Amino acid sequence: MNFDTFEPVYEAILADFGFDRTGDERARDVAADLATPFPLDRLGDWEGETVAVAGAAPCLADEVALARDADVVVAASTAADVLVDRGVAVDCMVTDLDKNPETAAELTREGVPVAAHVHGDNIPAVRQWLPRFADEWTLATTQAAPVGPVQNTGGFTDGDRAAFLADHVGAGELVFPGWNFDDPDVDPMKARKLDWAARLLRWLERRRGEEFDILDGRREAADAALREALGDRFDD
Ligand SMILES: Nc1ncnc2c1ncn2[C@@H]1O[C@H](COP(=O)(O)OP(=O)(O)OP(=O)(O)O)[C@@H](O)[C@H]1O
Ligand SMILES: Nc1nc2c(c(=O)[nH]1)N=C(CO)CN2
Repeated sequence: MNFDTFEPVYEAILADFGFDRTGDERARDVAADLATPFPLDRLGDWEGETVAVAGAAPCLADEVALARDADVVVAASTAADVLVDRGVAVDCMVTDLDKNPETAAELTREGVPVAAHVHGDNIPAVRQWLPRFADEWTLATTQAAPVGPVQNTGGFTDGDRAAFLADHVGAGELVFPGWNFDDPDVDPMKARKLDWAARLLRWLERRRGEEFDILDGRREAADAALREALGDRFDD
């Protein structure tokens, strides 16, 4: 996905959370000064492959086999630690640097690509951690308009951004270990972020003509929110 397509949903997210667009743009500009270009073929060839997009819900511990059996494993944030601890190799990590940046830095030093997301609320972490990542294996991402080496392939939370990235580079089937949209143990802010993750994945499955089973029971509500954000473009 490119930014023009993503922008109406980005605007709806900004409005819903009260996030400041200029903050996201400032973060992007900080990252543009720190990052180097990352051609997406450096991820490896995901074209047509089954990609496991691992979320960090507690159920991931029971669903490790779904990741182990996939061709490619993309881990969102702390899902990377859970998988590595269980002997599953991670092919890419997607993070906004807020929980386990040491894991991300270490992966880049081992030659594993990390998509490091920058936004208005993580600028100190961006300044602290990006310089400690191996440049060659760091893809800087933004949710605002892309600039220089900082790319935007769509998405908002670490997990749904991982799915949008996989889609962008031509992944075949997407499977989703470690996802629970009804997790009773998340705080209210996280629950709202997960609601957006569900809407974004619903948008992605519609565009791909695929069905993600983690969305069962959530499609109607997601469609209503997407219709509001996208207007006429909902049916594209
Ligand atoms: N029940 C869940 N709890 C947490 N994350 C979940 C859950 N279900 C799915 N996910 C996905 O796993 C991702 C990683 O979650 P984690 O809590 O490790 O990271 P995070 O840095 O807090 O994520 P984010 O900053 O994107 O909210 C989330 O971004 C989300 O997309
Ligand atoms: N401005 C801003 N952007 C975000 C934020 C956030 O807290 N603030 N959190 C995200 C995923 O957790 C993704 N994007």
